[in-house]
Amino acid sequence: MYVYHNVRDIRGSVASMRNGGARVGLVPTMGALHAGHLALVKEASRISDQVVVSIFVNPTQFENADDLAAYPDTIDEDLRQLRAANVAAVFMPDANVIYPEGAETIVETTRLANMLHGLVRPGHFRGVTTVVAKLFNIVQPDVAVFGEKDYQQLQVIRRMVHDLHFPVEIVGLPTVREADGLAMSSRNLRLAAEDRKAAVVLNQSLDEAERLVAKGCTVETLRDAVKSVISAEPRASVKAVDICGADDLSEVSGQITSPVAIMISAQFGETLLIDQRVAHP
Ligand SMILES: Nc1ncnc2c1ncn2[C@@H]1O[C@H](COP(=O)(O)OP(=O)(O)OP(=O)(O)O)[C@@H](O)[C@H]1O
Ligand SMILES: CC(C)(CO)[C@@H](O)C(=O)[O-]
Ligand code: BAL
Repeated sequence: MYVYHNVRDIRGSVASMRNGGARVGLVPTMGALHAGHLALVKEASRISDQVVVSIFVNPTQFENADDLAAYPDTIDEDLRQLRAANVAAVFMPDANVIYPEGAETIVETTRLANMLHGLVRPGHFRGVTTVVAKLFNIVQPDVAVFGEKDYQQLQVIRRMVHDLHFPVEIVGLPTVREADGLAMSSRNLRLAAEDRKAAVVLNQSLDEAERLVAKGCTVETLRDAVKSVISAEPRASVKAVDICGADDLSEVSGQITSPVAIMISAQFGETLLIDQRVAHP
């Protein structure tokens, strides 16, 4: 497995994979890898011939400097796991490679970025699209794999790829969970033991949501039910419960008659966790 830090080297490596006829898959990450990331790598290996993983803690998508400073770093263990997963190349640039001196170009999905979770984290999705556009342009993969846990992120990236005609297929993968149902997340490492136990309430609220939607309910009843399950856990502070059309994040109200995405975010101590579920009536 090769580890590259600059644009010329990763481009050269991907070009030679391509010249050999390989289909190249990219898995963009911010490191602190867990089984969720490894599931993305496994899917990328299944649908492409050579897998490239990027590890870059992108400063422009953090609206909060403390959150960036506290982002976990487990690089040696990350590289060990990627080697074991037969990854061909890792792209691990410094910030000044991605954002050269004087950088001023941004990429933004103007509607999708500034609604729902984008209101909880202003500027976040603009940072995501800007860095993912750069990664696509640098690595030039045929396919890129993302997690559905970051559901709005996935929709934002699909929109960007369509709008900018990137020749990259986007694949979304279901959320990988801990045994008790908590969605795996690098940020789980930061939870105090009691908060870690309490965080299972997010998945429980989504189980309840799925049951309600299957039985038939309105958006308003659903939102109240999800909020009340989370609020019953005193260590959780609900930040947002967003319910929208599953395909295009469109606004929904009244009786639910088509699949909806339920996206929740809640604070446990200093840590903001998110989870989501697509529920079918
Ligand atoms: N539990 C999971 N199951 C499947 N994919 C996941 C899971 N967690 C993260 N991913 C995906 O892995 C990719 C990289 O995500 P990232 O490095 O931010 O990890 P993370 O665990 O989501 O970290 P964070 O603590 O920032 O939420 C994204 O496409 C993300 O959706
Ligand atoms: C897609 C991504 C790697 C861009 O920095 C990040 O938002 C993430 O890890 O989900
Ligand atoms: N997985 C989303 C990256 C972030 O929280 O910034």
